[in-house]
Amino acid sequence: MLQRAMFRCGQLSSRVFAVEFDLRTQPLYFTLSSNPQELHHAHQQLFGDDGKLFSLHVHSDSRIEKAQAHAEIKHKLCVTLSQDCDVFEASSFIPDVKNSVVKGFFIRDKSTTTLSEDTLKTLQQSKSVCVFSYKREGEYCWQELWSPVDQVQESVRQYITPAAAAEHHPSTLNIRNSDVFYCMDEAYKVLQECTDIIPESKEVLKLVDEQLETSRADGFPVIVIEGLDATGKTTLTEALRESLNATLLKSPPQCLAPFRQRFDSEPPLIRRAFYALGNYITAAHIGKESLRAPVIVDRYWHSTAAYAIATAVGGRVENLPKPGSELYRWPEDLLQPNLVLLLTVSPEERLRRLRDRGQDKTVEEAELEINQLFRLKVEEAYKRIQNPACIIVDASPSPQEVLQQVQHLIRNKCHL
Ligand SMILES: Nc1ncnc2c1ncn2[C@@H]1O[C@H](COP(=O)(O)OP(=O)(O)OP(=O)(O)O)[C@@H](O)[C@H]1O
Ligand SMILES: Nc1ccn([C@@H]2O[C@H](COP(=O)(O)O)[C@@H](O)[C@H]2O)c(=O)n1
Repeated sequence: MLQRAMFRCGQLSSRVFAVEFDLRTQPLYFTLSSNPQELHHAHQQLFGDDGKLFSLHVHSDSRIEKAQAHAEIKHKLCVTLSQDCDVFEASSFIPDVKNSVVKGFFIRDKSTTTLSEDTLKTLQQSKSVCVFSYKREGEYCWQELWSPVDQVQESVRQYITPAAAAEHHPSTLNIRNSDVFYCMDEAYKVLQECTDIIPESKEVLKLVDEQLETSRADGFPVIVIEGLDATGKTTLTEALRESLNATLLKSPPQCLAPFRQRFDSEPPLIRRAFYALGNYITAAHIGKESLRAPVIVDRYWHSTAAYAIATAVGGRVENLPKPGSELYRWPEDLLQPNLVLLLTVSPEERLRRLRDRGQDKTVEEAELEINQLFRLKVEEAYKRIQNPACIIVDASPSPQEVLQQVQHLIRNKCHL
């Protein structure tokens, strides 16, 4: 079984491993070599500590199976491991090579129990999971394929060799067509691949098929309002509808509402494909409605891409794809709006509005509240999206003042 077919995508020694040890700093990077090499100080923190060390990676030829296995393992590790176990996101990748990432986890177990071994033993029974253990010897540490005590297996000892930081953070390498989709067919294929496990996929695809004609004559202006939750999108879009006599649309569209909860509980690949398809249905509605009146859209592709990128990219804002990256480019086959406005308020004001509203929070909203890094990444990704780029609107004044500001922008940019 030689190292589970060398991860199926290249020899282990040509790969770099990245462990998100502390989200505020760079990941710890290392490669593998047959020669012992002293660990750097930073690596000592992870490998030089007491405790048992393991990593596990998920590989499969089916991307749906891989995405689901990763989500299930994450859940299992969270619920079964004791508090003395630290679990970090770990990926293996070929530096700066797109789609080379194999996702996994790194486990540091300081407990005296065999809970982690028991859990790993169960997980390892799955064909798609490959588990390594790490052993220390003085200044050195090596990785070998892990086998529970009752199974003897031949394994190659590979020494941990500190590696330089990659130019592109590994979590950016697999974004295209896994987290963000740049044409309808790619998102469509994902849902086609899950019809067996998620029967609702068929209904969503049927709705997409029914709405396919997205061509658009040069009609009335289309204005998209974007922003984090509780920045005032609903308040503003309703007011614009009245003042401009416009049609108000949303993405995802109302016809997808019955399926949203189901897809929200799926791994990013499936969840993001669902939202991507929602944009194409909304585009078809925009095409029709803009022949009759100006159209206001509450969230569209900027939201889909910004949330997906911010969720996929681990750690700091600096880890985001660089400004100008192709990952911020608008899909060529998706109807473009005339104007995109991004509502921004301070984190304190947003929290105040969320609290005043007192509604149930989605998991992602709750995460925004506690996770400052995530909020910063969503906002920064919004700002980096191009063609069309968004215009930033300070949405902290009163609703009436925000409306006036936006009406002024619309008059200038769209001559309405
Ligand atoms: N300009 C404003 N000043 C003060 N409060 C506002 C303003 N705009 C909206 N609010 C209040 O903030 C809360 C959130 O506003 P709203 O629902 O419009 O945001 P949203 O961006 O649509 O949120 P979500 O994306 O979560 O649906 C509401 O209670 C609303 O009354
Ligand atoms: N066009 C869109 C709209 C939404 N999303 C995802 O939904 C969440 C926010 O939606 P709200 O209804 O709470 O405003 C957010 O998590 C986005 O991931 C999207 O992807 N595309």
